[in-house]
This record gives sequence, C-alpha cells and structure tokens, in this order.
Amino acid sequence: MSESFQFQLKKTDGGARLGEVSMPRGTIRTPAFMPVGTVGTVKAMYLDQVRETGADIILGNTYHLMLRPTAERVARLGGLHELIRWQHPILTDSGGFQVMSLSGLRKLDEKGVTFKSHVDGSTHHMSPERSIEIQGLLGSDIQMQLDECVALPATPKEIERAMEMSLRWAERCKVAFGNQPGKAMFGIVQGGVVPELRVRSAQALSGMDLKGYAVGGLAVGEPQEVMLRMLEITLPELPTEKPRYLMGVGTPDDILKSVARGIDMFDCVMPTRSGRHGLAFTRRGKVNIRNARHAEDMRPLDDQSNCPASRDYSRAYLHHLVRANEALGGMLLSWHNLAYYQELMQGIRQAIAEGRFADFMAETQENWARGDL
Ligand SMILES: O=c1[nH]cnc2c(CCNCC3CCCCC3)c3[nH]c(NCc4cccs4)nc3cc12
Repeated sequence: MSESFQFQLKKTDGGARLGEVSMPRGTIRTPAFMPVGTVGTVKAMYLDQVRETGADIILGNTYHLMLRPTAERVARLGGLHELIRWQHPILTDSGGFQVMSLSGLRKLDEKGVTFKSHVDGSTHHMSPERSIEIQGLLGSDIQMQLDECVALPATPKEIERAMEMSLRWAERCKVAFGNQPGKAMFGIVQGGVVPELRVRSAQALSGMDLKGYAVGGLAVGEPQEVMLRMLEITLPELPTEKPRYLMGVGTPDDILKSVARGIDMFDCVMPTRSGRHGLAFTRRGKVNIRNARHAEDMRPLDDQSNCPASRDYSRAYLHHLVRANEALGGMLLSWHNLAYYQELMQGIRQAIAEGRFADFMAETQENWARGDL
C-alpha cells in the first residue's frame, strides 16, 4: 500500500480513461462510482454489503456530521473510519453545497457561510479553513475545498463573482490543508454554463498543482447536453495526470457519456434514494417495482447478478414490500441499485482496458432502450 496519494493513468480509449488512485487505506479503480454515505452510513445498507457490491470508496457527509455528532466528537471516537467501521478510503465534501440546499437562514460572504442548523436551529459559521479542519477531524482521505455552487438561473456577473470567490477559497483551503502525506485536497471548477468562466476557473486551479480536480456547478437542472458541453470545455484545461471528479452525477446514461469525455470519479444519491422509492436500475433500463405488472412476477430483477438482492428475491416480493412501505423493500432495492452501478463501472473499466469502450457504450444504451422484459 502506498504511503502517498498517487493517481496512475493506465490506459485511454478515446476520451475514456482507465486509472487507479492509490492511497494508504486502499486503491480506487477508476472510472469509479462512490456511494454516498449520509450520517456515516449509506442509507439502508450495511457497509460490508456496500463493499461487496464493489465500492472502493464512499462519501462522508460533512454537513450532517458537523452538526451531529460534531466533528470534534467523531475525532474523540477515533475518526469516521473507526466509528462506521469502513477501513477503505473516504471522500468528504466541504459541507457548503448542503448548507445551500438544506439549512435555513444563511449568509455567504468572503469569510465563508453562516447558517442555522436544520437539527436544532443553532448558528454555525463555516470558513474555508474551518471546513478543512472539520474534514481533518473526521479523518477524511480526500477533502473537498469549500466552494460556492451558484443556484441557476444566475447572471454571468453572479456566476463570475461566485467562481472567483471559489478560487480564493481554493487557495485558502490549500494553505489550511497543508502537507498531509497519503491524503488529498481536491479543487472544484465552477463557472456555471459560461465557457470562458469555466476555462478561467480550470486554468487557475491547474496552476495550484492540487492532487485532484472536481467539476462542480453542474447537474443542477441543466439539460444533459449542456452538462456534457461544459465537460468538453473544462476537461482539456485540467492536467491529464490528475483524477477528475464530476460532482453529483448521475444516471447510468450520464455516467457513460461523462466517462467518454474524461471523467474518472462520480457520486450520486440516485441509486440509493431512488431505490428507497421503488425505482430499480437494470441492464434493461429502469423498472418501477411499484407498477402493478410486477405483482405476480416471480422472476428476480436480474438473475445474472451476483448480488442477492438482484438474484434471489422475486419482483412480486419487492413489489409487495415497497407497496407496504416495508423498510426491507428500500434496503433490497438500494442494495440492487448500488450493485448495478458497480457492475456498470466494472464493465466500463473492462471495456476501456480492452479498447472497446465505444462498443460497450452503444450496446449498454441499446439494452436500456430495449426495456424490461
Ligand atoms: O458545485 C458543487 N460543489 C459541491 N458539491 C456539489 C454537489 C454535491 C455532490 N455530492 C455531495 C454528497 C456528499 C455526501 C452527502 C450527499 C451529497 C452537487 N450535486 C449535484 N447534483 C446532484 C444534486 C443533488 C441534490 C441537488 S443537485 N451538483 C453538484 C455540484 C456541486
């Protein structure tokens, strides 16, 4: 196991990249899908199940953990890895994005974000330095800079202001992070859907020589083709020898098309959140298990899968559990969806390794279009 943080670009196939991030706690095979942990758990899942699906890394939820049980308490309890018993890499977000989407009264200025906790209404101030301190207390392996993801629609002036402040915050986070061997701090490219702002943000962050780069400010309601166009504009400005992380993305189709343009890492609540609501992602497209057509269908979701949730339970049973709002329904569908996402990532990595990613992408999309049997 390497004592440092290293990214190795192993192969490219068109714009798609096969790589590995090596860290003291383990290796991340890229392109990688990172399941979202919330308050230290991937909702409705045991972490050894998450590991079994093929996850090399999970996300820790800074916003929730800083409010409850607090970063200081997590540190006193030995850090997040000890607390949740996950001994592989953990990436934590800065907490800023969720402040903007979850908390009440909030103010954002050069110093940072001031907000009221949705848990108990207490007031919190999070500066770039405090965000890095919190992520350090959690024991995070990959820490994200504090940034401002401006809510769309926004004027170019507003987008420019937020992008430039995010760059200043990136510098402050880099200083606060200092030199932590085996760990990394990633910058986040902003700039909305304005090409020249995207280029300026990516070029400025590249100049900071960070360990990895996230593309932020996307998957916030813009059409898929606009998101993809922004990747085509942004990624050429980022160093090829560093990992690229597209934040909050996405559906299986988003992932295929973003891998084709050079993205290495993804996170999304989609597989777990939609699983809890009865939506299954399968190799033959989406299946809404609540639909009456499954009520007496004895087949499993996917008898080819090595995941028990996909292989051993009938659709009729899953339909019943979800209709009855039984917790086991959401658990089994979350498990199935995470397994499907990891199977998709494994297929992508294999296809790039064999130089047939374009064919894999076309076949996969055709199977989705064919729809469920
Ligand atoms: O610019 C950004 N800066 C920082 N974070 C962003 C995120 C959150 C990524 N997931 C964090 C996880 C950390 C652990 C807990 C769960 C989230 C985004 N998510 C989306 N789209 C999906 C979206 C989800 C909700 C609204 S849009 N676009 C995003 C853009 C940014």
